[in-house]
Amino acid sequence: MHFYGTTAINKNGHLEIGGVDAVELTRDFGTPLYVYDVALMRERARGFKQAFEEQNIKSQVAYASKAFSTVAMVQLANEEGLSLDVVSGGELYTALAAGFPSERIHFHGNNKSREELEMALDNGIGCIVVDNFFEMELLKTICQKKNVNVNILLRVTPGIEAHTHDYILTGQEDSKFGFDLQNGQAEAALKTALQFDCFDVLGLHCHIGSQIFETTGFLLAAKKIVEQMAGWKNELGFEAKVLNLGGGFGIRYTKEDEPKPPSQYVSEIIREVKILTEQFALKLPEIWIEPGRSLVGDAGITLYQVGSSKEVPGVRKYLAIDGGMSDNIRPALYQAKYEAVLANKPLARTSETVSIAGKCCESGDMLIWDLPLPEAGKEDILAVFCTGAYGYSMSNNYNRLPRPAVVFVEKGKAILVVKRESYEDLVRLDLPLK
Ligand SMILES: Cc1ncc(COP(=O)(O)O)c(C=O)c1O
Ligand SMILES: N[C@@H](CCCC[NH3+])C(=O)O
Repeated sequence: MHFYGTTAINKNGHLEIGGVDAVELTRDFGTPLYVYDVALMRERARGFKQAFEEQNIKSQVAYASKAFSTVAMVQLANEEGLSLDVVSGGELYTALAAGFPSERIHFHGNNKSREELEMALDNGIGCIVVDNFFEMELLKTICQKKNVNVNILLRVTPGIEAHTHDYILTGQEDSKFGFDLQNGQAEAALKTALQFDCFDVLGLHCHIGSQIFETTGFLLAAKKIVEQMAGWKNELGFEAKVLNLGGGFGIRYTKEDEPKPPSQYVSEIIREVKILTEQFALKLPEIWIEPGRSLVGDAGITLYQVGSSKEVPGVRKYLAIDGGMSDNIRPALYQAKYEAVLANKPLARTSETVSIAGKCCESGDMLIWDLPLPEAGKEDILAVFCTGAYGYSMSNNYNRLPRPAVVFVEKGKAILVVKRESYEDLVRLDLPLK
């Protein structure tokens, strides 16, 4: 059994998170329930920031809010002095509604609409990460019409195949994101951007993928980009002030995963960028990163009520819980693996191997295959670890299941940060036939 952050076993023999009894949480807030360990999220944020501060490197650690965006989460990111990466009008709206300082917001996305770009400019956001020529033209036209300037980064694709699931790879040449670094596209984009007075080109951005354990991919990406930067300094007189190496730092979901501590990714990146910039006689740029999963992933636990079971003799036992792919689509989408215990008796001896089924009408709605558990029934609460990233944010209403509530726990207190959806919420936007 592996516990994350403040997770422990309390005097009742129950799982405890942030000093709060997990079983009591389910009584107070119902199930399924997303629970976040606030102390662990703060620790992760500080870990990334300190790694830069210790080496006196100008930096921004932008929380990739796609991992988990709610008003309270954005406020926590602000309290911890993070910047914020948003990828849509909705994430931007959430950030603004949370009072996040707009100058520390970075706007991403491969198909930002005119309305989204206007919203970003009207709110004076910190920078726009320009992804493609279509967007550059659109942004230029809007800036000229509004007579405003904007900071931009150019998103480049360095042609790197990081070692992760195909669906979460983004740095390879055949990708929908960014300007290709290797075939002259990025250079053409830079030349175009430099022609327009309304753009202040701060530098370059790349993101090679997600749930990556090795540092090699990040270092290789840095190398490819800095080499280009050296060429562009000589040819175009352009020197990047910012090098943003994206997010993607892996976390431990199961014992098969062996991530490095966040500070190690950062210190290796800093070391490499320093060596490379010295080698090419470039000024050391600010180094920005955009962690999502590694800031919130292991701080999240989902609590479910155990329900029905089915035995397929000689094959397996299915144990169903009251949620599934509607609150965590990752197993169905990426064959993602999770660990879990019974929150009301985490220390009980495991006596059988069961497969945890969701309640959606899909055979693929399986949360965990072959999980060793004590005998479990309808009194039991299943706690699935490490569900903080891309769980709530990718949740949906499939089968018209209401989305679960979200609570933050810290120092023995629980606060509700997202209410449970009701059946009324489900039909709120529906209109009758007549
Ligand atoms: C551009 C960009 N930045 C940051 C992230 C955050 O990635 P992760 O949650 O793996 O840190 C993503 C998602 O993969 C992304 O696409
Ligand atoms: N949603 C993905 C990661 C993709 C991140 C966005 N670029 C996951 O759950 O692992």
